[in-house]
Amino acid sequence: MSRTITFSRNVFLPLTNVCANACGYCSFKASVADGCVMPETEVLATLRRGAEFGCTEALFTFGERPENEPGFRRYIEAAGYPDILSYCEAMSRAALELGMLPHTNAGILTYEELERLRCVNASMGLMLETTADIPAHRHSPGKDPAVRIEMMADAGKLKIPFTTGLLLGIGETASDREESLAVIRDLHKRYGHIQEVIIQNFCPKEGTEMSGVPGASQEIIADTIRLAAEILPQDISLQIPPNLADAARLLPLGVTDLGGVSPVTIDYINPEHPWPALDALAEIAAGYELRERLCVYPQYCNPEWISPELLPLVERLAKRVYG
Ligand SMILES: O=c1nc2n(C[C@H](O)[C@H](O)[C@H](O)CO)c3cc(O)ccc3cc-2c(=O)[nH]1
Ligand SMILES: C[C@H]1O[C@@H](n2cnc3c(N)ncnc32)[C@H](O)[C@@H]1O
Ligand code: MET
Ligand code: SF4
Repeated sequence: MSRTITFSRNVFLPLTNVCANACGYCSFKASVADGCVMPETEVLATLRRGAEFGCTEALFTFGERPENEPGFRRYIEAAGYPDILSYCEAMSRAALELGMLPHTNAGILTYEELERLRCVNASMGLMLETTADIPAHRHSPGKDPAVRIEMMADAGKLKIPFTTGLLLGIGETASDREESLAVIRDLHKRYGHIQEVIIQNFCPKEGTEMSGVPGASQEIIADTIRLAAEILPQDISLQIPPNLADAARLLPLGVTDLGGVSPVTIDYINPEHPWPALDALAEIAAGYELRERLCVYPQYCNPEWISPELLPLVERLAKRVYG
């Protein structure tokens, strides 16, 4: 029997580009200015299109702690919300009404903020990036590994199905990558909430501090996948983004998932890398059984992990998608 490779059909909703961090590799972050909050009409139109295209996941990924940036408040209030978290909550409910499951990666959130979003999200995420102290993070207090590890522990205490991962080629060493994977393994041993680990390769962006740094090499990506397959327990899915890495060559090394792929929206973090169309995805996974999944893995589709407000929809979709 051939091995199964999964993917999630999603729509990507970058609610704001404004961010209190300034990572040396990021071209997503933008200043406070007109257009810095995605209008509700656009969010709703995108959600509706997602539903039409059979998407099951609404991916809310945006800048961390935008309220810390001077002037941002005015824009979020003009949009009709006191803060970005309330906006995300409301748009999550809109996604649920259309039959899609929200997954939010908003950067660092407090325990209370996680608890609030848990009520309306099927899963959440935060990339560990790396446990190393690197120059690319010197203007990003939220990328302090201790802060990120603490938030992941909070998500574990709250029983939130969780996605994390490593960003490769941002100034870390091979032993840093090994340490980062061990940290994720230990969090999962303690709380059992890590459903998937993304091995994401840095892609240089024009106009950023790291524009001249070459992207993570195929060799480093391959070595890290082998290492992850060795260090992480079998019940954690290993994800690579098919628009950034040579997925076909990496699948045999232990990759089990191709992440969120959208028939409707672009990858706002890596806009120069279009998603493969769904038939191209099948080609990448030739020789494997390619299957759709939800943003919450089967072992978490139960009341222990899912809040009552979402449970009926999660159960209905799980029956359809997981059988
Ligand atoms: O389209 C993207 N999806 C990203 N995703 C979403 C991911 O592809 C899927 O949405 C998850 O597998 C959940 O189904 C992330 C999710 C996280 O929780 C943390 C980081 C990422 C990073 C990306 C990304 O760069 N691009
Ligand atoms: C959502 C995730 O996107 C990743 N991210 C941010 N910038 C880049 C880049 N230039 N190349 C690849 N991934 C990036 C980070 O890992 C972040 O956590
Ligand atoms: N800003 C958050 C982080 O880096 C969300 C993803 S990047 C847009 O963790
Ligand atoms: S990667 Fe995320 S935290 Fe870093 S600057 Fe970009 S949006 Fe902000």
